[in-house]
Amino acid sequence: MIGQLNHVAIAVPDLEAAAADYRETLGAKVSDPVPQPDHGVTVVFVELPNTKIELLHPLGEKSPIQAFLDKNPSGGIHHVCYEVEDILSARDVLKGQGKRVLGDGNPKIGAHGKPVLFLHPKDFTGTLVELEQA
Ligand SMILES: C[C@@H](C(=O)O)C(=O)SCCNC(=O)CCNC(=O)[C@H](O)C(C)(C)COP(=O)(O)OP(=O)(O)OC[C@H]1O[C@@H](n2cnc3c(N)ncnc32)[C@H](O)[C@@H]1OP(=O)(O)O
Ligand SMILES: [Co+2]
Repeated sequence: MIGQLNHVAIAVPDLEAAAADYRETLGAKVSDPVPQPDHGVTVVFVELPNTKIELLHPLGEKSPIQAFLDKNPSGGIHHVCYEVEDILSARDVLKGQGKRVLGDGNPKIGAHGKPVLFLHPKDFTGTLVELEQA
């Protein structure tokens, strides 16, 4: 069902410092911060030759990453995102297998302009999984 790794997301307490680490220390191509109000995060995209890293910082009062950062104040790997050819059929197959789809179960438009869904970390060995329509 899953295809390429689209991105690994890292929740960070200081977006500018994390962006500087990737841009200056690690020498990667790094975007400016992009607010994603529908997702409650501000994102910096790090482009690697074979995948992307998303640096995430809470945006707004009810950010879905706030509790994670409270538990991991230095930051940490927050989710992995896999591409799927057909997100609605992937969702239905996973639901049929008892996996919890987060939110209202309907895809939202993600940071790359494509539909995305999230799957509960407790159903995937402690890892929050994002699916993105390829
Ligand atoms: C822009 C977009 C894109 O790329 O296109 C994005 O990525 S937006 C990225 C931000 N959006 C999202 O993350 C949306 C989906 N996420 C959510 O709905 C939420 O963050 C949940 C995953 C349900 C967690 O919510 P919350 O932290 O409030 O719940 P909670 O503290 O009760 O956590 C329940 C249990 O799950 C664990 N838990 C929470 N977040 C986790 C994570 N990221 N990875 C692994 N485990 C995690 C907690 O430690 C806890 O375990 P224990 O009970 O053992 O202590
Ligand atoms: Co993501």
